[in-house]
Amino acid sequence: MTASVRLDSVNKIYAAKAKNPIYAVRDFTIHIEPGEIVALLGSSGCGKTSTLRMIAGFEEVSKGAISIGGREIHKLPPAKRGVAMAFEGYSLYPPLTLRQNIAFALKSEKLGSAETNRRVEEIAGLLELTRHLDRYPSTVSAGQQQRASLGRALVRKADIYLLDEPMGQLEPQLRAVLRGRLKRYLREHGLTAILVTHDQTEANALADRIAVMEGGVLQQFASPADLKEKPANLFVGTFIGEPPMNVYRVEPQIFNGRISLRARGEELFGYEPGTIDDAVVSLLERRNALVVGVRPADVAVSPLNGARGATAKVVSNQWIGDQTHLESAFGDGVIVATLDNRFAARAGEALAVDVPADKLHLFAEDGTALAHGRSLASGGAH
Ligand SMILES: Nc1ncnc2c1ncn2[C@@H]1O[C@H](COP(=O)(O)OP(=O)(O)OP(=O)(O)O)[C@@H](O)[C@H]1O
Repeated sequence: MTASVRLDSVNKIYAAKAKNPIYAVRDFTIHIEPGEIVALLGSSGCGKTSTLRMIAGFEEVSKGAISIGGREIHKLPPAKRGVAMAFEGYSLYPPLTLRQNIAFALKSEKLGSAETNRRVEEIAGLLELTRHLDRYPSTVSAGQQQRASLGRALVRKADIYLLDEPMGQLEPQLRAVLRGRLKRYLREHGLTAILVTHDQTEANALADRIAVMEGGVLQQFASPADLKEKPANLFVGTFIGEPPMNVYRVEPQIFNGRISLRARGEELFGYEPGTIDDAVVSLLERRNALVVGVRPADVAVSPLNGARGATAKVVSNQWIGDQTHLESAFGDGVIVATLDNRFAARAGEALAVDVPADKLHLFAEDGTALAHGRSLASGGAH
C-alpha cells in the first residue's frame, strides 16, 4: 500500500487560449520514494494546490507526465488513480454525521459494519474526534470539520495520500499534537504522502523532503536540514528560516591574504589569512561583487571593548520567552542576531558583531548559491 510518485516536467497553464494565460506550474519534476512524506511549501499563489490537484486528477496536466507506483496516471479519472485526498475546504457531506462521512470513504472496500466501525473509531481517536462522531458538519467547528476531512482521507487504503493544508484551521497546541500523531500514523503504515502547506514549521516537522516553490517553479527539493544549510539560491536562503537570513551585497577585497567583505567602502566582515578555505578564497578572487547571507543564529555579538568584528548599533532587543532577538544598525542596513540567553544591551549601544567564516553563505548577484561555509555549491565550482 505504498507507492513511489514521479512528476516529470509537469506544467499547468490556466486559460491557455486566452490573451493572458496563467502559468501556475512550470516544468515541475520531482521523484518521491515509497513511504516518503513530502511537503510542497511556498507562499500563496506559488502553484502548490494546482500541483496537488493535478496529481489527484481534479485539474488536467497541460504538459508533462505523472506516475504512481510506476503506472502513468495523469490521464485517468480521479477514482482510478489510487489516491486519497484531504481537501483544504473540507468538502464533507452535510446530511451525514462525521462518522458517516468518514465511513463513506470505506464504501468501495466493502467491509462489514464491525470492521468499518473499528477503522472509523481508530482514525477518530487519532484525530481527537471520538466525542464528535455523531454530530453533523454544520454543528461542529471548522477545526473539527477539517479533522473529519483528514480522517476521511486517512481511513481509506490508497497508494498515496494528498493533504492540502491539513492543519490550517487548528489551534496551535492541537496542531502540534496532531502533527506528531499524523507523522507516526503515516510512518507506522509506511504511507507515501504529499502535503501542501505554507507553514515552514509544519513542513519541517512532517516532511522527509520539502519542495520549495515560487512563481510555479521548483526552487529546491531537499531535506529540511539541507534547505537550511545548503540553500540552492537566495530565494530559498531567505524564505527558509525564522527570523530570515541577513543579506548584504558586498565587494570582496583581498590584501596580503586578509579578506575584507565590504559594502560602500565599509568593511562588514573581515577574515585573517588562513581562516577561509582556499576554494572559497579563489571564488572570492574571481568576483567583483556577490551577496553574503548570514543566519541570525550564526551572528556572534559582544561588547565593543576590544572584541573582533565590525561595529553595530542596537536598534531593538527583545526577549521572546526562549530567545533574544537583537536588531542592530549595520553597514547601511541592519543585522538581526538570535541568542539563546538574555543579552544586556540597550537601544543605541554599540556592539561588535562577527560571523565565523564557516557560517557564511555566498551567492552570485543573480542569486545562485556559490558556497556554504567550507563547501562550494554547484554555482561556485565555475
Ligand atoms: N482555476 C483557476 N483558473 C485560473 N487561475 C488559477 C486557477 N487556480 C489557480 N489559479 C492561479 O494559478 C496560480 C497558482 O495557484 P495555486 O492555487 O496553485 O497556488 P497555491 O500556492 O496553492 O496558493 P494558495 O496557498 O493561496 O492556495 C495563481 O496565480 C492562481 O491565481
